[in-house]
Amino acid sequence: MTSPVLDVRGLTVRFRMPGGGEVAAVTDASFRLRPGECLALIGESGCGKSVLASALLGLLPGNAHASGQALLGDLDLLTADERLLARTVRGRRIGLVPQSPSAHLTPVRTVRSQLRETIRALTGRHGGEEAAADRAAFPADHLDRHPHQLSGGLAQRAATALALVGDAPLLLADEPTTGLDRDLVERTADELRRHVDEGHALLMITHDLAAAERIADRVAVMYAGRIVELADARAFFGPPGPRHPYASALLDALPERSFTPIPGMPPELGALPDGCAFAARCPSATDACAAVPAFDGAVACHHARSPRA
Ligand SMILES: Nc1ncnc2c1ncn2[C@@H]1O[C@H](COP(=O)(O)OP(=O)(O)OP(=O)(O)O)[C@@H](O)[C@H]1O
Repeated sequence: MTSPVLDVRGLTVRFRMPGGGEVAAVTDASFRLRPGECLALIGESGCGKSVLASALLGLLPGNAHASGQALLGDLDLLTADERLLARTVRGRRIGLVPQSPSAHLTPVRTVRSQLRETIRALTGRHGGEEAAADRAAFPADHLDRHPHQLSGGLAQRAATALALVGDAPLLLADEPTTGLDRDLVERTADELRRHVDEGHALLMITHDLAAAERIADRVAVMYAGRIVELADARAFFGPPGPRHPYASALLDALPERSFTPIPGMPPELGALPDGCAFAARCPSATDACAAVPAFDGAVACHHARSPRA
């Protein structure tokens, strides 16, 4: 088997709060990502997805403390110093497809000029804007436009083109389909998939389950800062379907499924209950759930559905 591009082991992030409290944003997350593979990290708002991404990019704020390991080849992203991350990792070894392309693009410069500068900075080459645009299916006849002259879809492609310039083996996409209409969601997802098929590894953070189903090989479900299920996407979207009651409830909440909202709210990460954080909302909860369920590599639940059911 090919070695992973990214190997995350026991990643934990805590925020220290002014009053002395602590926010448990990410707890003991472990997963691997191989070349040519897309892992979708899904879960409700506030469950720690973006914090996990910031930890991988070395962009956590000053009140954060990260522990565990996040190996990109031999480099541990959690202990690498900022100079190294800025010079050799961001853009070169990790390409970031941003959440809000129009905010990420420089408003006063054309797409061509932004591509030209990025190509020069990352590869030392001059020119090549057309080829770089083409890799993200950005039309050459729009290269001289400014970001505000682009549709949402073309802005997303321009941002993706910038993310691909460094030919980074790992692409990290944080909510790449947020705010796009369904048609554009599908096109963006298909384009990202194309880059995966070309050999990139893609970590896609999303609460868009339809986009995840369209593009992902595997799915990691986060709840209250923990990965509670890690599954093959085809099995997850079923049949047989998810094994964790929270993951089942997430799918059941979709309009195209039973459209049943999950009762209650996720817990505050600054005041997590003892035991399983989902127990208060879980139809399967019993006394056993007073203890935090261990993650066995596939699921963390005392009442997980059996894999063959
Ligand atoms: N600088 C910070 N200080 C303290 N807490 C923070 C800080 N940044 C984020 N958090 C907390 O970490 C938790 C996880 O946030 P995160 O943004 O990762 O969630 P998310 O799953 O990405 O949500 P969304 O889908 O809305 O982006 C939240 O409870 C948030 O309030």
